[in-house]
Amino acid sequence: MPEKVISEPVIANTHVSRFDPLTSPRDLKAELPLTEKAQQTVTRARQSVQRIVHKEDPRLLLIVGPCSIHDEAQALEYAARLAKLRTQYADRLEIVMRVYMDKPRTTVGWRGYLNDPHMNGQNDFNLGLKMTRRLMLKINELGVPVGTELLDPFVPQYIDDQLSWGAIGARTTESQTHRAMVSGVSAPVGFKNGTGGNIKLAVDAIVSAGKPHTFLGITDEGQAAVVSTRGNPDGHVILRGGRFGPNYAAEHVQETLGLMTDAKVTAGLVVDCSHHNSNYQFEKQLDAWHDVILQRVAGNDALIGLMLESNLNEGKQGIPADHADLKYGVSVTDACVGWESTEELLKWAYEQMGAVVKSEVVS
Ligand SMILES: O=C[C@H](O)[C@H](O)COP(=O)(O)O
Ligand SMILES: C=C(OP(=O)(O)O)C(=O)O
Repeated sequence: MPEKVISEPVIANTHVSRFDPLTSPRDLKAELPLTEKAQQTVTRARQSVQRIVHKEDPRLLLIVGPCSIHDEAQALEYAARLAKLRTQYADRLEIVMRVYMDKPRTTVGWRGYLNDPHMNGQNDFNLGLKMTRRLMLKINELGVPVGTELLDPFVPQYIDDQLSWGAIGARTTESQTHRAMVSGVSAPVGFKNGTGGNIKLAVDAIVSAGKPHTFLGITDEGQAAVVSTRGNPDGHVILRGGRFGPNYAAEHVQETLGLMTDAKVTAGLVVDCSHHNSNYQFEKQLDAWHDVILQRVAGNDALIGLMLESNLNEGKQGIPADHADLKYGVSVTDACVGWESTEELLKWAYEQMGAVVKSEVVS
């Protein structure tokens, strides 16, 4: 007796409320094509970041910008201010703007401009992808390279050509999907240690993402596909602290270098001054910033870069029901240092790096 086929699949998708069509990467890129200026920014910055990651360029990589972007005009104002400092300090600092659009959450909360551009729970992903690509393009056209967290595995196909640097967050560093995804990303990518503080997870991730992988993804035409990659040789660790507290002190850096040596990872490492490294108090980012740069100046050339959560104005705010009540240039996710502090921190980093860059160039 043949099995009776059930035509109505009543036991599948029981928790799915709807499917909406997704714009293809090709259509979005046709609408917002890469311009010559943006391509130049990305090509040059990627090469610089790669060289810094592998300690072939003594300059310090600084990824600075808001915890999350929620307003295009404000992000562009920030980028325009940063553009001036980037040029001014270019001989000692490689400044990349933190342009974070896709936010992981501990439980629930606003998921970022890419996921929910209207900040009203409508989750208009197609619009979010478009606004994300448009903003990244404009920032690159200002001559400011873009760095972002890669969270949703389809997203790189839409913005890979805009990225000079990428990060995998503390909540996804151990994820097979994210490691495989990074193996195909065109830019150098940093892996955060886990939220619990486990650094080995990030080292394992670098080894994994450095190898070829085959995973399920999306083509430029927007078709689901089996994607095969060559491996990303530019993975590096990002120390962001853990539930026990900060992990940027010299002994944590040494512990990390030991784990990297065991795994034959020779890339340098980045310290995120925020998150558990500041115990989520934005002013404490300054302590991490100063400490790590002084470690570098004292001779630890494995410390190749820092991340800073910074915005036009300091602090953070909740998302009000009426968006007209939002304070200008203030983070709607983690608290950030304001522009004045950012300027001072970059100037200080530039001054300190004078000795390092000069002596490394001479030697
Ligand atoms: O960087 C941002 C946050 O730390 C991260 O998205 C988690 O946020 P949450 O703990 O507020 O959800
Ligand atoms: C979410 C972030 O950091 P982490 O993954 O370290 O919590 C972030 O940098 O926005």
